[in-house]
Parts: sequence; C-alpha cells; structure tokens
Amino acid sequence: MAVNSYDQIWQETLDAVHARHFFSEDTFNDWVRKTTLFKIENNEAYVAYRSMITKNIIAQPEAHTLFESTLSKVWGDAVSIRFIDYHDMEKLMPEEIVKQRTSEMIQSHFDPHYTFESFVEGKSNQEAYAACMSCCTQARHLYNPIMLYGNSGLGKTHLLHAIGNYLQKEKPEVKVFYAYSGDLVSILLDAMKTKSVHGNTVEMVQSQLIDNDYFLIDDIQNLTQSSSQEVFFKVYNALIAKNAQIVITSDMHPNQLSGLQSRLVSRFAQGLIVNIQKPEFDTARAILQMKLKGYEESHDVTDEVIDFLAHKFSDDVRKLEGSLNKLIFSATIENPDVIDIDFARKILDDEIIQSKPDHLSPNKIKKEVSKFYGLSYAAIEGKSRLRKLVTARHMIVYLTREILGSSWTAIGQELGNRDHSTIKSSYERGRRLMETDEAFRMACEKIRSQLE
Ligand SMILES: Nc1ncnc2c1ncn2[C@@H]1O[C@H](COP(=O)(O)OP(=O)(O)OP(=O)(O)O)[C@@H](O)[C@H]1O
Repeated sequence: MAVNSYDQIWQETLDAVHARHFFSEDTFNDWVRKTTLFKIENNEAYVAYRSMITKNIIAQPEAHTLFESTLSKVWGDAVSIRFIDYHDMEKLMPEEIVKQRTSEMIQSHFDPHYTFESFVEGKSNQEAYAACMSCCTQARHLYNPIMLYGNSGLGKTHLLHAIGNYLQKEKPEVKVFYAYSGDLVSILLDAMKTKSVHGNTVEMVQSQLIDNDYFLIDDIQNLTQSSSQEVFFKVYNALIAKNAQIVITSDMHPNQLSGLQSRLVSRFAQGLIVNIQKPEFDTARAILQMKLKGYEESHDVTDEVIDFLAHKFSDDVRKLEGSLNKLIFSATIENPDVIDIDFARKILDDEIIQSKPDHLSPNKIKKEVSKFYGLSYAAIEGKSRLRKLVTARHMIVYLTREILGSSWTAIGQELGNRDHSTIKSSYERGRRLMETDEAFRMACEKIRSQLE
C-alpha cells in the first residue's frame, strides 16, 4: 500500500471521528490531528503520536474504541490500533518513516488565485497561455518540455499554478508535482543528508518525483547545485521516457543558463521554448481592469489613471498590481471623490521617481529625436504635415510616454501646445508603427540607446 493511501485513509478516519464531536474542536485540532497512520499489517494499525498529551487523549479507552471502529469502517476490515510514540516508530520502521517524510516533502500546493480564468491573455503572453492550457487538455503531449522564459513578474508562476489548479479540478486522478527550483534543491539536499541514517532516501525521493504525470519547476535558473542537477537529470529523463509532461520556467532563454549542465540545457531545447514579454498597453489595461473588479462600487478610478498605470508599470505586472493596490489603499484612507490622475501622481510619486531615468526629460527626448531625423525644433513644433515631421512627432510622443509616463498635456506642451487628444492619437499611431513598421521600430531602438 502506498504511503499516500495510508494518509488518505487516516484523513478519512479523522474526519469521521471529528464529525462525531467526541473531542472539543480545539482538542481535536491541536492534538488529535497530529497523528499519523504508518501501516496496517495483519489487521494491526500503527498510529504514531508526537506528544504525550496527544497520547493521553487518543488512548483513553472510549476514544481508542471510537478510533478502531471508525478506522475499521474506512479500511473495510476489522483492525486494532497500536498507538506508538513517533520516535519509537522511527526505530521500528525506519523505511516507513522515511517514506512518510519524503511524501510530506514533495507535496504540491497551488495558489487558488492563479488560474487560467484570472490570467489576462494578450499578444505578449498568448503563446505561453496556449501552450500551458493545451498541455492540460490534450491527451498527447506534443511539446515536452514546455519552457516559459521572460523577465520577472510577467506571469510565469501564475501559469504553472494555473496548470496545477486546472488539473486538480478537471482531472483529479492526475498526479502533479510543482516546486520552485530552490525548494527542489532543499528537498534533494535534505534527502542526501538523511541517506546514511535511514536507507537510500534520495532514491525514494527520486522515485516519488518520477511518479507524477505533470512536473512543474519554477525558476529553473536557481537549480545550480551540482549534486541536485545529477538527481534532476535522472528524474527528468525518466519523466520524459514515460511521457509525463514537464513545464519549466526561467528568467532567461535556455542558451543563457550558465549555471546548468549543458546536457540539461540541450534537453530543454528539444521541446517548446516560449517567451513571455511585458504586457502591451491593452493587456496591461485589461489586467488592471480585472484586478479592479470588486472595488468598482467603493472606488471610482478614471480611465486616465488606468492608462497612466498601464504605461508606467507594465514592465512588471507585480508592480502594476502593486501600484493599483497602493492607490486603492490610500483612497480608503484619504477618501477622495474620485481616483484621478492628480491623486495617482501624488500617491505614486516615489514609484514614479524610482522607475523614471532621472537624467531624462521630455525636452531631452525631443532633442535626440530632432537630431536623429535632422530636423529643427521649429519644424517639429510647427504645423507642416510633411511625412518626416509627422513621423518624428509620433516618435517623440511615443518615447516620452513610454519612458517617462508624462501626461498627454505635458507632451503636448513640448510639441508646440498640441492638445490632449492629438497627442493621445499620435501615441496610438506610434504604438502601431512599432508593430508594423520595421524602419520606425529600428529608429526607436537607436534613439532609445542614444538616450540611455
Ligand atoms: N497576464 C496576467 N494576467 C493576470 N495577472 C498576471 C498576469 N501576468 C502576471 N500577473 C500577476 O502578476 C504577478 C506576478 O506574476 P508571477 O509571479 O507569475 O511572475 P513571474 O514571471 O513568475 O515572476 P518571477 O520570475 O519573479 O517569479 C502575479 O500576481 C500574477 O497573478
């Protein structure tokens, strides 16, 4: 019988005992729950307790009888129970103890908020979303491993948890393992330490890791410890051989993963490598709108604020969320009629200053763009619609908004007092050109690098 099944049986037994209200709520949660069923052999069940208080509670004759009758029902056959001190159990059945510990070590927990439904899809992340979703729904794993890479805060962990949550709900029979790579290293190092005392723990952990249908590892770049990489390599190969799906995340492309053995990196390249980029404006906006749900009644946030946050903090969705949270929190204290751009600027001043390159100003951007296109300020600020002038204006608006997050009005002033809506549509035009016009995009990169 697998260790996990004993856990399940004992869990059911405890729940049934709990339902009888034999123990007070506190006694049950503080003492009775802290027991473990290790084994049932020859109709004898071995249950361990960790403190004498627990023992005194569970071994009273009436309680003992209740446990035995309940466990017999759950087990499907009459059993008698031997309550044993955990440390004695360790001597009696070291192997079971080790199995128990390793199964505790590798249990996976998924954040219930990180689901596919709560993930906003956009051009920047749609491939990653589709790859993760399809590995859950398709019977055959077409891409193995799937590797998601991208900067911090762009939703990689969210997608791994979304896979876990989806599978737990839709396919509960499937076994899913998730770990942050640093935790996986600790699990493996712990196993290596206990090896000499209780048999080969590493092998046990290894076989429990392989006994999964989905294997999700977050931030693989931190798996730098070499003996852990050895074990990981074996586990990885065995999982691929049995067609278990592997999904890995990293903050960089596998080719740049310097701390990992090249044989591992080359294996990652055999699957599907997908880049997650920073959310484009519309996606950042949609993320904010979604995070705002539930607050609409109590807080009126203007569209301009949403646009402002989406421009300013889209490099990292964590910062995007954080800025919105800070606004909502401050609004709860200061109680403004509406969360408008002035309120947002006042509250987020520190964040804006931190993320704004301090050597830059709208004027410096105008200067660099004018130089690049060989145009005078007067021509740029004037009314002529010559193509080169129009392009330069789009470039100034686009860069000033992207880099500095300046308001439409401030940018308009820099461009000969053009109005708010002209600047806004010029920015939209600039954004489209970035996607469709290679020359514009390359010019933008060149100017940006000059500015930096
Ligand atoms: N497209 C999205 N839709 C909704 N929420 C998102 C999206 N992308 C990121 N988030 C949210 O942003 C936060 C940071 O995301 P996450 O932790 O998944 O980033 P990450 O890429 O794993 O970063 P790191 O490499 O630092 O671990 C989370 O709260 C997540 O829910």
